[in-house]
Amino acid sequence: MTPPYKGAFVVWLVGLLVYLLAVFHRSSLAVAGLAATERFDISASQLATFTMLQLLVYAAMQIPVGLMVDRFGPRRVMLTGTLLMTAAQTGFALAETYPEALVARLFVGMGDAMTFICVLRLIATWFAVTRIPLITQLTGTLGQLGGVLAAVPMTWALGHVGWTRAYLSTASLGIVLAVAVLLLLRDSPAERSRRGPALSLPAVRKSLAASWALPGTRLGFWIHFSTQFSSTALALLWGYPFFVRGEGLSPNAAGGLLTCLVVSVMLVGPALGWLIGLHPWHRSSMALTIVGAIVVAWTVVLLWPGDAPLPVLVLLVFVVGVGGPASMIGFDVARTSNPPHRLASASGIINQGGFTASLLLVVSIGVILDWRTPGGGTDYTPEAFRWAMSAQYVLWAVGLTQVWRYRKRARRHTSRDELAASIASMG
Ligand SMILES: N[C@@H](Cc1c[nH]cn1)C(=O)NCC(=O)O
Repeated sequence: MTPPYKGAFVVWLVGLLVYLLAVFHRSSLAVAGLAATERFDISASQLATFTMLQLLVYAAMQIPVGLMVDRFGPRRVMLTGTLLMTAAQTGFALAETYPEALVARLFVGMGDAMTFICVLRLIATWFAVTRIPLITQLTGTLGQLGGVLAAVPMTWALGHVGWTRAYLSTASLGIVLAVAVLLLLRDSPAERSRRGPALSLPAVRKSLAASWALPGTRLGFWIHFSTQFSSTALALLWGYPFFVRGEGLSPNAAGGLLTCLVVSVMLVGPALGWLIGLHPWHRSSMALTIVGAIVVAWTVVLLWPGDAPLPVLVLLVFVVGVGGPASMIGFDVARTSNPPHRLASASGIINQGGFTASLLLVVSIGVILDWRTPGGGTDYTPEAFRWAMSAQYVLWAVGLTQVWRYRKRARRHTSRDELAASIASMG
């Protein structure tokens, strides 16, 4: 039998829905900020701590989760993640105090961290090698719809049924999906649940070191690091305040721009997935070009005298949005560089890149805004935002230098013909 195997679509659909739910939970606080400050009687920086904690837990969990997937199989790990998110979101719905809500959010981040790597592992097992880049991109792209669903229905639910019922009803979706994972998901056509070799600490260290030693893994890490932090920081926390306070837009226009960010992902994701599958040798060139375009777009906005015009800001979010799909190139480079039994842990290493960079940026923007705002309040000025958003240049400088270095090493390690032959042999 050759891939795609019978049932591949059902397996992918269940995995995709669980990922969509994870993105939904991850983003569900973005529109509940005001309600959260009232419910828990907290300040803006305490509110930002929710996002920081979530990103921190997510990034820290990536390698352990990758190892767990290689050891226990994606089905078990995804089921654990779904149940964890459901329990944590229930806790968040019922939380009455700030510390209780923080603990609940921590476990939401933990459950969230367990989904994406599992879906990648399932795609790599169930689909033909030539289709993997496209299906992976479709997963990343469609998963972002979770963010859109979190915005509109959650705003309505918070206003009409209140905090507890709104969050409880989103938590209940997890129970339905946990049953779907249990009944419909298989790790491979031959096994419902597979187990990899037992992992001792020295074996874990050896396996991670072997993966990290490959220039392809490092190239993937730095591609993921460089491409996605700008869109993640805008989408999860700073986009709305930047457009309203930094660029003088109305709240509605700022909300519209954040929607354009997702539209950009939807438009570009599938096309990029197709291109990656067609030209694997040029994956790092695509990533470098996209990051270059993001740097140029930000530079135009930050140097614009006064508020940038709306069309320029629309262009900015479209270009920045492409960074999300471009980050998936990192996973693809790791996939074609690592043996199948180390695929999930390699994906965990890659996924740490973008989320660590996003965390650094979210924190840096907050710190710089506080530093540049007279009187220490939250009345941030456009000037303060210009300083804060410029923190991205440090991350781009580090990321692009590393991508350039490891691209040269990866190309020395594996020639164009060897890459083509290895991809053909995977099929
Ligand atoms: N960059 C994202 C996925 C993505 C694809 N298109 C837009 N965003 C990523 O790394 N995903 C991991 C996750 O858990 O969301």
